[in-house]
Amino acid sequence: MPVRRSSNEGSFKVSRKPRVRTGSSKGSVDGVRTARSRDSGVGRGLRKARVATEGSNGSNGGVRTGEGKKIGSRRLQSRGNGSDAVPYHSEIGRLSDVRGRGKRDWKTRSGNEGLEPFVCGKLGLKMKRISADPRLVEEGTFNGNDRKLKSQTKTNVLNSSMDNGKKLSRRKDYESTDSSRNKSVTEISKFRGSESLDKRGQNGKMGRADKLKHVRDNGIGNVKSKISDDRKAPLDRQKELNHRINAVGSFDKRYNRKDQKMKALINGSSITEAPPKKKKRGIRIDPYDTSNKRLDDSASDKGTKQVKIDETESIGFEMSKNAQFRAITPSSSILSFVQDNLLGRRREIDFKRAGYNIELPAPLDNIPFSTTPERERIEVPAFRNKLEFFAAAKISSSFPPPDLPEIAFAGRSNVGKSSLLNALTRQWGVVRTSDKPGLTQSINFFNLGPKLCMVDLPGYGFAYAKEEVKEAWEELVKEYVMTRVGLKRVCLLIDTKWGMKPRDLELIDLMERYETKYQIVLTKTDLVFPIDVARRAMQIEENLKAKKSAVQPLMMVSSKTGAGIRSLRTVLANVARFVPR
Ligand SMILES: Nc1nc2c(ncn2[C@@H]2O[C@H](COP(=O)(O)OP(=O)(O)OP(=O)(O)O)[C@@H](O)[C@H]2O)c(=O)[nH]1
Ligand SMILES: [Mg+2]
Repeated sequence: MPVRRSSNEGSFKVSRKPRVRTGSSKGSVDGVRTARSRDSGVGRGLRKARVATEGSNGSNGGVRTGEGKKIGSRRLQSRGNGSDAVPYHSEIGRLSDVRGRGKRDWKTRSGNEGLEPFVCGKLGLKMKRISADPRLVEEGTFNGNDRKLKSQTKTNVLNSSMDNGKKLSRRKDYESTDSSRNKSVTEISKFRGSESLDKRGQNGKMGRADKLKHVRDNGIGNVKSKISDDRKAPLDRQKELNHRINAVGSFDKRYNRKDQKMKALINGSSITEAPPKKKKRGIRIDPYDTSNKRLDDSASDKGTKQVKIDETESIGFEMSKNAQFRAITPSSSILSFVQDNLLGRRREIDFKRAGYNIELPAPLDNIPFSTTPERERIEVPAFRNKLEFFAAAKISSSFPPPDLPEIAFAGRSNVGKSSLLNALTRQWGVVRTSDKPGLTQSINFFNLGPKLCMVDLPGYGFAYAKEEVKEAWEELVKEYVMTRVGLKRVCLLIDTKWGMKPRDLELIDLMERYETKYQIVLTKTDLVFPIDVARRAMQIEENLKAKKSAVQPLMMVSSKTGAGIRSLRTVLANVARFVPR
């Protein structure tokens, strides 16, 4: 195989894509040789390598090529002491057949004095482009990569083999080059490890310059040990554990069971751990509540419970308000009323079965499957009239003249006063409502036809407003119910879920004193179970027994489902009818 070597004594530099391949041509002595096999060498992925040698001196500095062909025009720069420029294609062009493997290559160094200074000088800049394994370089292998030339090299190798009549030995050659390639790849990977360390050079680790120096002085094999030294943690495992335990010991808060275990492991002792305590969750059983009692409660259970109840009674156990409420046993007449009017929380299927169109707002207020317009659904003529706002008052002097009989809606904030007005008249949106307590902040007067006036009062109790403002509302309401001449009925709304509160009782006392007629209306019945609706009704009726101004019966409604709305309409229409003019 013809091999050419650099003839110039000086240095030379090859710019642009030398397409250098490494090889393992036998018989090559010094410098970089070309390969007969494309597999040999390293730096397969190398592209655009700039190869330059400096101070090539004869046998060492020469670059040998295989049967490389001229690849385009290449520029060759001469460097060094008076050396002549060597045409690229004549020297390096032949390198084009020398192919290596690997993405990165090592720079040539030892064994090629001519290449060393320049390559080392350019190492930082051209690391990706030039590669050569020092050992391979010593053997005369030059690395490079050019995929375009793969086939070319293949052909060259084949041709050369065929030419020499050594077809059968070709495989052998490949194998030998493979092994050398593998070796070189291992070496490179070692060096790559050090490359990555290079970036950490500033942190007291091996810098690039140091690394190169180290390679020069000790060879590649020692780089690994140097690197591993650098990578070593300052504390070994034992020291680290001790250190951690000491640190933990100094901070009681951080001294947890995990660290205790670790310490015991180190000391070889065993920990006597107390089993973690399980937090017991106590369930308070309401002895008077039979509503939610499970059917499968055993008889033996009953016995033990009975004993417990007796015990609590004997020590004078005071029942909570909730327990008292649950202890109420509603009468059968109230229960059947609640059941018949579909009051309380119901499933949609129940409404459907009862024949109501649940697609419509307040379906229980409808005539089942009626198609008549909204206001025509109302059977009570007084409530078919249009609801019209006509006055608002924040102080008593702003009250309009009491020309018409008035029905007022009072109660805590958010109890559903404004919603009930809309539901009664089936004119949704005329009175503004909100889920935020405290929307209605003045006394609002509405005309319902020529004969009746509806009054929406501000709420009392909790509301999103300043204390003084809320006090002002309360005073205004009290003044209204005490002094208003045309006031024929106050609907005192009570939330079915929460029942009567002290402020409700305060207002009741006031109306009792001023003989203002009032009627209790339980609202939002759709939010509680039917049995609780009945209980609440029983409880309130019991409280109102001695009240003279309270009008019976107690009403139960839901503005959402429309339950009880028709009944309330009928009652209130009678108020308007029997008002003496
Ligand atoms: N589920 C259910 N919600 C209701 C019912 N009545 C009213 N609400 C809701 O309760 C909230 C308060 O209703 P409002 O009519 O604004 O109450 P309010 O008493 O006028 O409140 P203030 O004007 O703040 O005093 C609104 O979100 C209503 O939708 C009801 O019967 N059932
Ligand atoms: Mg309101």
